[in-house]
Amino acid sequence: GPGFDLARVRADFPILRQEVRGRPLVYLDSAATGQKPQAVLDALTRYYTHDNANVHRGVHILSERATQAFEDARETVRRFIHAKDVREVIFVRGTTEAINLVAATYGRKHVGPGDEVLISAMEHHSNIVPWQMVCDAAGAKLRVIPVDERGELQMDAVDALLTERTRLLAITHVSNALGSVNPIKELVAKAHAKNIPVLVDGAQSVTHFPVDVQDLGCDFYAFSGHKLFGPTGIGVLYGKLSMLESLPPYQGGGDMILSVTMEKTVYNRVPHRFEAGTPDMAGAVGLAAAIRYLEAVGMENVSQHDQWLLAYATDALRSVPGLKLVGTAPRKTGVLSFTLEDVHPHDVGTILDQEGICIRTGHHCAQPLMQRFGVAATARASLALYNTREDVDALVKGLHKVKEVFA
Ligand SMILES: Cc1ncc(COP(=O)(O)O)c(CN[C@@H](CS)C(=O)O)c1O
Repeated sequence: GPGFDLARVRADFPILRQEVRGRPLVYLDSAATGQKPQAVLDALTRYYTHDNANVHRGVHILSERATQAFEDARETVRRFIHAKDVREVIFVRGTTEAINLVAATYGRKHVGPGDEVLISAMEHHSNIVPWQMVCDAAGAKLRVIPVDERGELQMDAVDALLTERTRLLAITHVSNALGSVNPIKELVAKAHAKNIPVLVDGAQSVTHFPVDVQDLGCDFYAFSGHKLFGPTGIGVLYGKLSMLESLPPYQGGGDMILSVTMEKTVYNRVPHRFEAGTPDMAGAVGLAAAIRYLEAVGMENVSQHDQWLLAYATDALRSVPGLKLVGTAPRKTGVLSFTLEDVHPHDVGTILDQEGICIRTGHHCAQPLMQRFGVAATARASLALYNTREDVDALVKGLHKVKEVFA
């Protein structure tokens, strides 16, 4: 079973009540962005109708309330990922900015000519391109851990790829295209044995199972609020305090300073050193509301639901003649990429859309991975805590409709 009252949880997400194209909405694209529970919407309204002001600067009551709400949100994030110190939580726009922040600070400081940055073949473009930019600028080399036919990391290749020139291992926790889950603790142990720090892209993991950054031991962990059923425009970079303290600022401006003269600026302490300008107060408040919502449901229960529905969906998709799953590695989250005979994935998506079913088709910002599997694109259904078996049944019915139209 799903581990919680699925009907009640589903009722918490207003957007799901609508009909599209004359049919009930079947939203199977949560890996792209999650929908929002009423509690998040209420938190945003309450903030803007009651507490909004600019933070850290005003001496008035509203600024005190806004600052309190913003810093309380930081503590909520700390608790959610089990960081040791609240200063290890930096608010950014999302996973992409979190990774670019590390590339622009750690990367610029530590990656030099002849050095190497190690990533994997299953990375999202936002964990490939920033490192290419760092390596191009520094005359360093990007190295790639290969992925096998099932979509699993080739762990036996890792040791040789962690060389004395490797300055960082940047790796996804869960593949957004395949659903594969990487053994982060094991990878961190291998990298740390050679004093190589590790950045983990957590965009597709924090939404599905409990994440404990102290247990994982990684140096950085990045995720987006909008995939965590929170607002767009807010995300988190977790960094070990000692690591963050060692880094130069990312962007210059207000709040990231202690004092400025035309001759010299004294930078602020962590985390504010990395938060230049007016932050996304409402986004942080909305993200905290999303986290509190998930804590109330229970991430273990969310994980149980994901695995319950994933098993059902995997069997259901396998029952569709001509459907081929791309990536068959064991997984814990409901990400299912597939092809359907020789029907172009975009055509699959278009017919499903006419049935009110929302999936993603394309390369999923993982073109090197699609290349590795010899496909230009796939169709991807991704599940979240509000999805039901009926959603999966509608998907299967839609796929039979695709076969009628195209096969
Ligand atoms: C593993 C992984 N890493 C980074 C990102 C980027 O997240 P942003 O919030 O866009 O910054 C994503 C977002 N993947 C979406 C949009 S391409 C998907 O449909 O799969 C991701 O899945």
